[in-house]
Amino acid sequence: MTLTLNKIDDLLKKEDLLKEYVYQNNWYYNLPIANTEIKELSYDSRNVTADTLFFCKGLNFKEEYLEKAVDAGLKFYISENPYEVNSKLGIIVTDIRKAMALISMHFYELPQEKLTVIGFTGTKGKTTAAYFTKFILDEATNNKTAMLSTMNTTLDGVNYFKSALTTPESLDLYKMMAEAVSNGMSHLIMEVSSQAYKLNRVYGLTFDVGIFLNISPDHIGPIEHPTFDDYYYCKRRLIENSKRMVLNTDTKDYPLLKELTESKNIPYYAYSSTDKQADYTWETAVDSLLEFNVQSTHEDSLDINGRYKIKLMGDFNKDNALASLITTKIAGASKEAAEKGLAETLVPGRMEHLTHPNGANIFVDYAHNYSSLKNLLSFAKSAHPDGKIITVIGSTGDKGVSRRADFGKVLAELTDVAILTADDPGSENPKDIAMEISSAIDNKDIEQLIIVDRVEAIQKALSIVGEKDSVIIAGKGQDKYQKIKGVDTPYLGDYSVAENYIETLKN
Ligand SMILES: CC(=O)N[C@H]1[C@@H](OP(=O)(O)OP(=O)(O)OC[C@H]2O[C@@H](n3ccc(=O)[nH]c3=O)[C@H](O)[C@@H]2O)O[C@H](CO)[C@@H](O)[C@@H]1O[C@H](C)C(=O)N[C@@H](C)C(=O)N[C@H](CCC(=O)O)C(=O)O
Ligand SMILES: Nc1ncnc2c1ncn2[C@@H]1O[C@H](COP(=O)(O)OP(=O)(O)OP(=O)(O)O)[C@@H](O)[C@H]1O
Repeated sequence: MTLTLNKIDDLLKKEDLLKEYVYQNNWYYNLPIANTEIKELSYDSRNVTADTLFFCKGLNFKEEYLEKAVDAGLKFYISENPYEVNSKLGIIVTDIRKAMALISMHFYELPQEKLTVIGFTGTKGKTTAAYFTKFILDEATNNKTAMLSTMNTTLDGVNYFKSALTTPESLDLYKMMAEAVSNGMSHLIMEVSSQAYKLNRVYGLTFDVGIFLNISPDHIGPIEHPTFDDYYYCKRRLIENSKRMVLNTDTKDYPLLKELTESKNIPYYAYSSTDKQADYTWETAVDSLLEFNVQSTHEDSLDINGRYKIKLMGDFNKDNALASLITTKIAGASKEAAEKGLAETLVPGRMEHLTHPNGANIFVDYAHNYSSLKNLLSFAKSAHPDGKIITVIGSTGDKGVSRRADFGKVLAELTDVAILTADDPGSENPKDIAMEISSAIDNKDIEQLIIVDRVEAIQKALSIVGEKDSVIIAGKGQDKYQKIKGVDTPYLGDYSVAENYIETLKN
């Protein structure tokens, strides 16, 4: 794939992004050199050739990266600032991230137009709902569905690799989309993080279906959002960038979402677990915690009323399942594909279940903020009212600091035993983090233990659990590493640690 400088000039001028060109230390508005083909794009100076267009972007970008690349032969750079380097051409723009998105989508020949693109946003449930949707669309399209999720990415519908970010940089996004198209994919499911809008990773992309799952305070910190208002604002930009929306009426300040969607004339379906004003609601089947009935409040225009089965415990997963059901119907799946896909969906590290040799229930779940831990423990308490809840949990170092107090608050209310441990401590001392959680557990009846070694903490929980009790191992899901002092230190994963220990008990 290639793109000419003339085309780039045209694109940047149309979007009013071009400031000037730098050529032989002089500045120009019109392209000062002959039209040339750009053969590659990169935002990493370590990965450029002479004909690459190099994007100078990022908090930690240093001029020396560009200098080194130019010394090695790089001819073209694009940046918000002119640099005194000996390149052939500098393209100076008002917003490098918007320019990168725009140039990338055209370089990769607008792959989004050859795919049905589905975008999930929300504080919680993006990965789970993306997986439900993937399983349904796999049924409907015979595995022609690509997916970009926090954990895993697949561009051929079948083979997965680990994702670097929830929503990739625009350049990577369009490269991956183009690969999905060349692999014959018809649909693409994406998780759209608030950072994706804040950093213009999805600038100019229109989603065929956008889904707003929920919002709660999270991701506030130095490299994320300054305030909850900024976080919520970034998330809801998905609405104006979608052709159709699926909205959860239980979302905080739902009227705002509704007004925004209606004012932009975007058709939408609203769903809820409780609100009878929504287009669709669900309720748990009386005879099974893993089955639920979907009902339309007026016309069943999507033809989805009926009973569905899922494998994932927790009421929040019925919310996720209904959102996916509505989404896939909009995207053209049949009701049969939806029934089958929902019934088969498993998500690594989300509500994974094990049974202790004494019969106790063990859940491994990725809950790592206030609302997800609260939902998880509320579910465990209501599903096992006669037993104790033993919770193994830590909180990350260097970010999400407010989660420590939040966890203390939830544990005080909803657990019987709290085993506080390490969870990606980063540069901080995990014992200090555990002490911070502990000091926020304002309930003397809660038994507390601090066991910094996560493997030992899980083993301790499994060694004290009674037959009617439940163990909840929260926070890391299937993560196979602990972030410690800047190093991804290998870790077996919560599920495997629990599974191995159970095996030793059986022998
Ligand atoms: C705040 C943020 O989103 N930062 C992301 C962003 O960083 P950045 O653009 O500021 O770039 P940088 O890492 O400071 O580096 C500067 C630039 O120099 C370049 N470089 C570097 C070295 C060199 O020799 N030559 C060179 O050219 C780098 O390629 C880079 O382009 O772009 C980088 C990749 O280009 C990301 O790795 C980085 O993610 C950071 C690590 C991160 O943790 N981001 C989180 C907050 C995030 O985005 N999370 C959301 C999910 C949130 C949720 O759970 O909902 C996500 O979508 O993943
Ligand atoms: N709809 C929901 N509402 C509240 N909590 C949920 C919901 N769905 C899942 N959860 C909880 O949040 C955890 C993370 O779920 P999931 O990975 O699907 O969400 P996510 O939005 O991708 O999260 P993250 O942004 O943290 O990667 C689950 O393990 C579960 O505890």
